Amino acid sequence: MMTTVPQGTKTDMIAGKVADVLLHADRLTLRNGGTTLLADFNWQVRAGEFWCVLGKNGIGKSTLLHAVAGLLSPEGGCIRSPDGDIAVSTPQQLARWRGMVAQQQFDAFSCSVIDYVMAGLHPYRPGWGWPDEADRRTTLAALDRLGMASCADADVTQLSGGERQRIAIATLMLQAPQLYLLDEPASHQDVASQQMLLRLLRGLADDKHAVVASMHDINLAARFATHIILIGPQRWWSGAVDDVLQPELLQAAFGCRFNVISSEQGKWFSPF
Ligand SMILES: Nc1ncnc2c1ncn2[C@@H]1O[C@H](COP(=O)(O)OP(=O)(O)OP(=O)(O)O)[C@@H](O)[C@H]1O
Repeated sequence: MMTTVPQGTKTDMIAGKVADVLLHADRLTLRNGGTTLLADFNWQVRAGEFWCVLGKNGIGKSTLLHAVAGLLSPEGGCIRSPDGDIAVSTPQQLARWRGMVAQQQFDAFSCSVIDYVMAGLHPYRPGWGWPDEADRRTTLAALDRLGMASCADADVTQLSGGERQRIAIATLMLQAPQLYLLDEPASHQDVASQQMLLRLLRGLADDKHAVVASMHDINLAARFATHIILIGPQRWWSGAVDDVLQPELLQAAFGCRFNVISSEQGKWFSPF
């Protein structure tokens, strides 16, 4: 394992000395399908950081996101939010701390886009009640940021895969957690929408939130992320983008070689 970012300690987090640490994984061990995917993994995510999780298919990117979201119990170690160990956090504490967009979206029932997205406000409602005009305006503004305002009255079951992915992200924006978790958020997006989406996620991080997104596009990660976790077979690397996105580390993780091309937009990684 190589860790290139100076990491705070458990005591720092508990004592609140590292006030901007939004996520602390302490000796995290994750297993799925009988395989150990990460072992004794230490990691801190601070406000202002945009982490991209890279690695080949089946290496454990989604498993890591699910564990951080509290949807999968670690085999060992623990995950802490600013409220403490997430294993003993209340559902409302979790909902205000983190929100997640999964890799696949399933719609069991038909529903208008605006009603679907408004569900993101649920963690802030005092009780049951109908949404008011202000809720509707907030929801339309979130849809607008994702280029989806014109679909507000459409039925979610009739959206395309990319549109469906964007309204899931609009819902997450209304939830407005401290920590945004996204499993392959750009996977169904066209090239222009990928740029829009990654710019929006980077903006959330710049606005003192933290973002963790699994990705397959190394070049999008290189351009928009601040930090990378690169998971390879039996090892991983984490740290600032330029420290981790090295051809030899990418080769160790993916098993193919990479040329690095410098351009005005930064480095371009070309596999061969
Ligand atoms: N529900 C499950 N039951 C058993 N094994 C699972 C389950 N979900 C995932 N796995 C296994 O855990 C491993 C990690 O899967 P994970 O989905 O985290 O990979 P990933 O890196 O996100 O892959 P991809 O890039 O293909 O989405 C894989 O070997 C997978 O087969």
